[in-house]
Amino acid sequence: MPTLPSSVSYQLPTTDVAPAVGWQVDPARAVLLLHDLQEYFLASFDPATDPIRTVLGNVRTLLDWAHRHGVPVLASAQPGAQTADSRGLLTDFWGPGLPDEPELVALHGALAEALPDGTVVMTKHRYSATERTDLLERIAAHGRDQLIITGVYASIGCLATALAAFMADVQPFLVADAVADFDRDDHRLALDWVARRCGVVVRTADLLAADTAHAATGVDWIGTVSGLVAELLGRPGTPVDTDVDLFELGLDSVRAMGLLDRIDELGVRIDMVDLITAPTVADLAELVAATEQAGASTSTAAGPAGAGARA
Ligand SMILES: C=C(O[C@H]1C=CC=C(C(=O)O)[C@@H]1O)C(=O)O
Repeated sequence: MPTLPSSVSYQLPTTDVAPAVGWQVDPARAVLLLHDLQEYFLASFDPATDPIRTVLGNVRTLLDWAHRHGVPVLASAQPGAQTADSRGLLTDFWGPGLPDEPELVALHGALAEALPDGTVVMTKHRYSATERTDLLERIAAHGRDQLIITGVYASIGCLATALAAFMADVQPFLVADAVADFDRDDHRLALDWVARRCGVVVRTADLLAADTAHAATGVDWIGTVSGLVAELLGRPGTPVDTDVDLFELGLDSVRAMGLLDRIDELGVRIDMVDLITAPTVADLAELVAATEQAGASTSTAAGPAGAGARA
């Protein structure tokens, strides 16, 4: 019988599979799903490393993105103390499932706190979050037909949900760096399969880049930079004091370069000199927003934007 892993730690994979279709996430058509992000399943992961450190930070970032764009959020969660009848063949594969322990059945604390008030948490009984739930009905009731999938496990419930959504004519988008699995191969398998057969694989930055492309909407750079800093400090999804010097918060030069890289991935290039002159989250967010609006780099380094400062 398979068992849930422990201390899972791997570098997040990407997929080399080219999108089979040209679907694009449209915030007006999409619903964001947090799939089974319960403490019971997250216990499989080493919280201080990837994948789960980045994944939880990205899910938190996507919750902010959804809030900015009015994208409905739904969550799924499996119940504790399932009966043999209710559980069916799952027992043969996975044993009795979640115990009757509320602290394990609960959604991950930092995410639960960040959920919009009134978020529906659907009770899930099989791999697919569409099975014996009203997920598809809720998507239709919102007048939407796209499902952005985050959570665990990528090649089990996330993949099954993507396939079921596809078969119900809902466009699934699997977020490569907002899902996690038992290991990198299984994670990659899910990305490749969805990209080939039923959906589109996106990255968190792709969704936020769409934000940048719609500068008129105004990107919540304080929320975004805070989320990135929390992630880099190893405490994804937790609040960051936006008025305290980043280096006092614990950001060392390596993490600072990581922050610059993540901001660069979101479409805005600044360099270490900028970071030193804008030492808090609030200052940096203001600088990034101004740089984005100007559509230019503030780099003081000669040559390619920021290259000298990052050498
Ligand atoms: C998180 C998931 O739960 C399944 C996978 C492993 C163990 C399970 C269980 O104990 O019931 C679930 O069937 C998923 O569907 O991706």
